[in-house]
This record gives sequence, C-alpha cells and structure tokens, in this order.
Amino acid sequence: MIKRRVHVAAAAVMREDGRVLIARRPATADQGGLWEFPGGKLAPYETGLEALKRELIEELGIQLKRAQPLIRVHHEYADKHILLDVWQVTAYEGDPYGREGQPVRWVEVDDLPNYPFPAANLPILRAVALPQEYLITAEEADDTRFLQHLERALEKDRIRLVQLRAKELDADAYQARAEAALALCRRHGAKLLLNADPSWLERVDADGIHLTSARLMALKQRPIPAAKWLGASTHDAAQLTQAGDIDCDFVTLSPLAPTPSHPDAVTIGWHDFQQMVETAAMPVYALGGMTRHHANQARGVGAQGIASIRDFWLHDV
Ligand SMILES: Nc1nc2c([nH]c(=O)n2[C@H]2C[C@H](O)[C@@H](COP(=O)(O)OP(=O)(O)OP(=O)(O)O)O2)c(=O)[nH]1
Ligand SMILES: [Mg+2]
Repeated sequence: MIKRRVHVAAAAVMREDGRVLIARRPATADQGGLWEFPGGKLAPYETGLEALKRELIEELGIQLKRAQPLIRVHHEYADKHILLDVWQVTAYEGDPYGREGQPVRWVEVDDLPNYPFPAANLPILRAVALPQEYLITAEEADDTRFLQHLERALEKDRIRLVQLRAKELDADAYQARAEAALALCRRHGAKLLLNADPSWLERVDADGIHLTSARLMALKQRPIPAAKWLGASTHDAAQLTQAGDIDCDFVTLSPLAPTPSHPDAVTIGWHDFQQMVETAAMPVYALGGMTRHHANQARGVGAQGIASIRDFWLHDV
C-alpha cells in the first residue's frame, strides 16, 4: 500500500504574555480528542502560508498579520505520511475563538507537556518552548569577567538559553562556575545547559545537558529524564540521525559558514544545511559564523534560530 502524503499548515499563535493557543480536535476526527495547533491540510496549489491564513479564519476567526516559519515535521502515521508545516504567529487581528465549536485554550509554554497531543507534535512542543538564540559561553579564565559577560548577554541581548562550555576548567572550578551561572540564569528566566557528562546533573541541578558529538555518538539511549533539556552538537547526517534515535530535544548543526577563527574550514553552506534540517527530528540551531542578524535567514531554511559564542560574548563589559 502506498501511504497517503498529507501536507498540513499549523499555527503556534503566541500572545504577548508568552502564552500559546491550542485547540482540541473533535472526538470523531483523525487524532480525535487530542490537542493540536490550529490548522489544516493545504488545498490544491495552495502554499503553506496561504493555507495558514485560510485556516486561521476558518478555525479561529482571526486575520493573520505576521508569521515566521517555526519548524517542519515529517511523521509516519500508520495510514499516512504527514508533513506539519508550523508557523509562529505573532500578530493578528480579531479575538480567536473556536469557530467550529472546538475548545481553545491559551496555555503557558511550560505547561504544554501536560496536554495530550498527536505523536507528530513532540518536536513542535520543543520548538515552541525554545528561543531563537542559543548562547554558547566563551573560554574565560576569570570568574568575575565571565559573570559580567553572561549578565550583559542576559540583560542586553535578552538571551534565554545558555550552554556552559568551559573545557579548560578543572572539575571544582567548573562546578563553582556552573553554580554561579545557574543562579544568574534563574534570575533572568533563562535555561542553563552544561556541556559536560550527563552525570553532572547530580552535582549541579541545571536545566539540562549539551552533548558533544563524541558523547552523542557513544550513547545508546537518552541519558537524562524528559523533564531536563538535552541538546547535542552535530556536524553530519549520521549525527543528526543519532540525535533523533536517543531523543535529543534539539541540536546545533555546524559549521554553517566560515568563522574568523576557522576561515578555511569546510562548511555546510545554506543549501545543504536546509536539506539536512528538513530530515531532522528535532529543532536545529545554525552554528558557525552566525550572528543575530542571521536569525531570520536561519528560520527561513527551517532552523530554530542561531547559536553563537562570538555574537553574544565579545563585548566590552
Ligand atoms: N492542525 C493540526 N493537525 C495535526 C496536528 N498534529 C497532527 O498530527 N495533525 C494531523 C491530524 C490530521 O491528520 C492532520 C490535519 O488535518 P485536519 O483535520 O486539521 O485538516 P483540515 O483542518 O483541513 O480539516 P478537514 O476539512 O480535512 O476535516 O494533521 C496539529 O498540531 N495541528
Ligand atoms: Mg484542522
């Protein structure tokens, strides 16, 4: 049997207070009774964005004003291959309501895991909860200067996701720095991931772990609970597949472009990057030569956003 291919446009409608709108599918529908991001199938010859506009009028009674690609998810259901083309909607006119009689609810992003969604939605829930920018800390011998840099990025750049990468520190120094960084991140509502062995979460109660590609490839299963965030560094298709197999929440994929420190490195480039992201089972941050100015371009090729050391760190503090 050849499976039906279904292309669906769906919206994560975001309110200014950060809540997102979800709706419940009718009990009799496919995936009935489960919660969803409003949307529906593309009509013949429609683009994703055209379908999104139409579905938002039909299902919620709102006029789309501004949307950005969030994530594209391919998923095999028993009876069909589905492509969910998900957009983050940040401006619209009208007051959304369940125009087809379906219950709708504005929920906190952190509360989303408490609602039952179709199996295809897991990467979307992750993408909705993750910011567009991922800061990787620079090597910095001096703790005070480190904290000044981090605080500047949290305050001025409004960074909400941080990876503590400090390969030159010994275990005691790493622990002290991780504890100080965690306290600072908590004060700013930011998440802190440790670039370290997963067992480090027993020593420092950070928000998660970022795996090096070597650690990623050595694992047989997800090393930390679902309540913690698991990121990983990837550089090729095999590593992306492995990240899906051990259920990483997100990855970085690098090097996209040359950097001042590696001007002659072999890079992935935007074209191949887009193709690799399309096959990924989780949100992907573009890394390597990226600044915040590339965030929209990265979104346009399917990425969650950009990851960078340089753009967030090399400032006078
Ligand atoms: N809209 C939406 N559909 C989802 C999500 N997750 C998920 O697996 N799906 C599946 C369920 C359906 O098989 C398909 C969407 O079809 P749909 O029933 O919403 O299509 P539609 O609005 O065009 O409605 P219809 O006229 O065909 O009944 O995608 C989601 O978050 N939002
Ligand atoms: Mg629908």
